Amino acid sequence: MTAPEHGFRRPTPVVGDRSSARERGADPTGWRMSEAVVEGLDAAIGARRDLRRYRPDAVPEPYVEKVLRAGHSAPSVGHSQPWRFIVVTDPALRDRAAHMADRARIRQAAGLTPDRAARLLDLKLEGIREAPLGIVVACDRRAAAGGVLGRATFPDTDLWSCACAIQNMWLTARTLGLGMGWVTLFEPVELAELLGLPDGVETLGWLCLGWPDERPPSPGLERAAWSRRLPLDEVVMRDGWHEHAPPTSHLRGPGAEKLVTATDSADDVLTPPDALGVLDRAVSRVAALLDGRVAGGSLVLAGADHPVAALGVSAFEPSVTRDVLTAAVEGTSAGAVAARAAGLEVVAVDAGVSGDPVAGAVDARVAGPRGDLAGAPALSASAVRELVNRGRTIGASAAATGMVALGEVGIGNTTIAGALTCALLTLRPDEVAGLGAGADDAIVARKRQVIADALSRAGAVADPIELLAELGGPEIAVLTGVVLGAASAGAPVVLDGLATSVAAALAIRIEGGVQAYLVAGQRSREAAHDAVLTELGLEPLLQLRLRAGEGVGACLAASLLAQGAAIRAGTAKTIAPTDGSLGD
Ligand SMILES: Cc1cc2ncn([C@H]3O[C@H](COP(=O)(O)O)[C@@H](O)[C@H]3O)c2cc1C
Ligand SMILES: O=C(O)c1cccnc1
Repeated sequence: MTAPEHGFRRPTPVVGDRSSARERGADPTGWRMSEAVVEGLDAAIGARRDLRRYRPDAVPEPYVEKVLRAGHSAPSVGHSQPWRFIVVTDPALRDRAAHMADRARIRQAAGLTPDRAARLLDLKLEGIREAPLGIVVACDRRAAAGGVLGRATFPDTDLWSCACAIQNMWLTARTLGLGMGWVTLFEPVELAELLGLPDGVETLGWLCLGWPDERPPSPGLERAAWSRRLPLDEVVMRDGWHEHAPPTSHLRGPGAEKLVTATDSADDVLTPPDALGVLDRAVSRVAALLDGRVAGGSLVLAGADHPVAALGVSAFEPSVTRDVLTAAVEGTSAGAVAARAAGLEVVAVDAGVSGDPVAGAVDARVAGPRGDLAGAPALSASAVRELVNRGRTIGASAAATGMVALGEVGIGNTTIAGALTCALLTLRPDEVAGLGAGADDAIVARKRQVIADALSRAGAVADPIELLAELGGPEIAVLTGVVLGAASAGAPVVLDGLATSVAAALAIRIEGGVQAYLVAGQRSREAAHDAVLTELGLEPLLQLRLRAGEGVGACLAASLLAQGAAIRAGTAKTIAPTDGSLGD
């Protein structure tokens, strides 16, 4: 039985939550704060930085109190408020703490590889002496865990509560224009002793607080190429832990129907089955993607210079790079001539040639630091992402013309492609250091050494973008994007020599489905090329011991593909016997 409505007013409590179910149901989003608050919080979170450099000026007490109050407003397990904040201003104490941090830093460096150690020691890690104030956050753990709501099951929740307090203080400091830095470069026992903490009280480290003497737009460790912010989707998993799930590829090869139509087209002509051998398979692949129209397309020729060339790894002057790309624009580079002969358009791309942009080339240049691999990363990760994105756009528009043949030019780039090959396939430098455009023994030995140095500096890197940043070259990054963009737009990609094949291998690491779009134009004379083609699972159409680069081999192969398709299309058709003479 439902009670009759009498029109009574809902008793509204004078304490606590005054909202009614009716109000909440009518506007479930009604608890939202103003736009300014939402944006302000977002801005503070995004702009919070771990500060290492401070002005010596004092911080007024009301500011300090505001920061401490923010810490004290943090959530805590069972509302236990286990944090204690020890404000240190005494210069002598700060000196002793700084000495401890210096020792911890040296000890930590001793456990690293020499290069990583040098990079650690290069970093300024704390500002204990300079910042006028230290706040040591301690957690009073003496209450029995069982007595605190929520701690019996997760005994460390008291420490986590203190970490929440630290984050609150950090954000508040940032909004006030104060800098904060969380220093944990201490032996915890030493820090506890310094401040006379009783047994059962643990510290979470030392927070420097003061007016900043730096205003970093991004994390210092990211700028120092020590680490980077992971993409969100690498840290978010849905419906379970999926660490080993292969990266999902959104690309699919051509559908089964198209594949079968393409192979069928070779079946009813007056030739023995698979008459054209390796070429037949490649023609079928390309025909399936292009609905049988195998002719025409574009050569995308990407060029860049490389600081590694200064280490004596090439037999040629870096100025060749600009000359070849300029000739390509004019239609007179070997690759451009080969493209014309194959009926391909030429898209010359300046991915990073030294000096002014190459006139007439697509400008894909990205500013930023460049290194010689052995001593410093080739590029920053953000530059690589941008180059890959530009390549995607170029690849997608080239796809509209038909086949996409790849070419590269960049004095020194066989060393780069070799280093990437080593990292991708776990090979030794002596297995990949080849003759390039015409090296002698001494040059090959230097290539080997540079690759070895580069690999030990970079350490183990699996992420393809990181790999390109450590060891890559801008033209290889652009070509990686071209492969992704062309394949996403449904076009076959015809590879040339080592560098273009390495770009394809990197593209596969990003999108596994790309493989179905690749054709290996040739196997070049470069030592590592064979291993890369094996990794790609591709048989080359040509083996001419080419050392041209520039897309010459890809264009020759594109001609061959067009001829293969023409042979298929023009050869007399046969009809299946209808008299049953086929079988017994
Ligand atoms: C005149 C000339 C034109 C080229 N076109 C392409 N490459 C080829 O050689 C270079 C890589 O070899 P390494 O690592 O030994 O420097 C790249 O530019 C590649 O495309 C050329 C090389 C030369 C000399
Ligand atoms: O394998 C290649 O692509 C190659 C070889 C020599 C010189 N340039 C490129």
